[in-house]
Amino acid sequence: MNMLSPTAPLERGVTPSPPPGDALVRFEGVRKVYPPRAGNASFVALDHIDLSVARGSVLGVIGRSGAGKSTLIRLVNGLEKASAGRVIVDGADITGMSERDLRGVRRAIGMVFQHFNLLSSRTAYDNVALPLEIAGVAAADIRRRVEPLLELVGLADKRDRYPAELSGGQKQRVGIARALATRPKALLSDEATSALDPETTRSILDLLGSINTELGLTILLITHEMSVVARIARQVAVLDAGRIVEQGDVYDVFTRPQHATTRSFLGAVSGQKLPGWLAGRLRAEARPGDQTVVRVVFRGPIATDALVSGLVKTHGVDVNILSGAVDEVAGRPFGALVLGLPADPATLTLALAWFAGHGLDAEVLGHVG
Ligand SMILES: Nc1ncnc2c1ncn2[C@@H]1O[C@H](COP(=O)(O)OP(=O)(O)OP(=O)(O)O)[C@@H](O)[C@H]1O
Repeated sequence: MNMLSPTAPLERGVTPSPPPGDALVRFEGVRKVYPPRAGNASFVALDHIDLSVARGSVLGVIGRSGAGKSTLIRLVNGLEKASAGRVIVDGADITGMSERDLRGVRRAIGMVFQHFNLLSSRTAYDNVALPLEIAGVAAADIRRRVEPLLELVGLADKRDRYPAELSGGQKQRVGIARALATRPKALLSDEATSALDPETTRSILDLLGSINTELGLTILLITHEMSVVARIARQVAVLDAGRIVEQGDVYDVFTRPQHATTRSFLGAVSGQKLPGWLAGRLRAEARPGDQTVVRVVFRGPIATDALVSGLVKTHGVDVNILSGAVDEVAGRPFGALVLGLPADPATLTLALAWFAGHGLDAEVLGHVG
């Protein structure tokens, strides 16, 4: 196995894109069954999992509570064993590996936790140094390793602070520096931002993003938040009741969701979830005087005002904006407008043709009075 040693030099610079099929972590037909316990039946936590995390990539796994996210991540560092199928890490099948060999695998995989898991009796510096002490690295080498890491995460001035003296975001920065101490090839992030406020979340995700690009580190992150995946990942897998129901490029999956679970995560951003007042009044059949409700999805930059006013001016179509949301997914704008249009077939045909002519997907959702 080609694992990095804890004393390997820090490699900087943008890593070239991995060749196709060059996965650092690969799940092949993985099933995980927890055995029966305390009167409960056995439980299938994961099934039919086929998933590849390409070297140098950021893959987000999104799922609701109980979907199997933690189980999935624990299979990568051998804290859980697959009941069937194979988990391949850096070319080695870890499914039947001995505890001794698994220790080598774990050194090549850094882990960042939701609740940071720092030792309260150790300073920031000593927390980051801990995995190196355990690996038997000499004190001088530890210093040479830890100081640039504290610098990298923006905590050089907090090296002697104890966890109780640090904010949540700062604690997570220590957690990230500690995860990087053994020069891992992959970083597993288990809801790393779930305990943080939105602004701190963004700064931690940006830090992880720059670690990915600058150090070429492969990141597998699990989350229940669509915004986390949208901000940092390029690939996504949607986990639902132990199965991957959808996976692929983040922008493609989020802008053209195929599965109901994916749609529910996207919520208001994609216009998939209508405002309550509208959803409750929507009906399939038009009544006299109704408006037809149309969702227009746009991918990429678009001047929504110009679009609507163009339709009004060119075709004299009366347009009512009912709701709208614009966001950014994988660095590209994405959003939806929900419009009310006259419920007259000729006008509607004209409007739908107008949207299609502008490269926009438009879908009739129903009618509202
Ligand atoms: N050791 C275990 N024994 C039996 N069942 C387990 C065990 N660990 C997890 N499970 C069950 O497996 C399912 C998946 O759990 P897992 O922790 O992987 O989900 P999760 O998506 O990470 O959820 P959360 O977001 O709430 O942490 C759950 O129904 C859980 O109860």
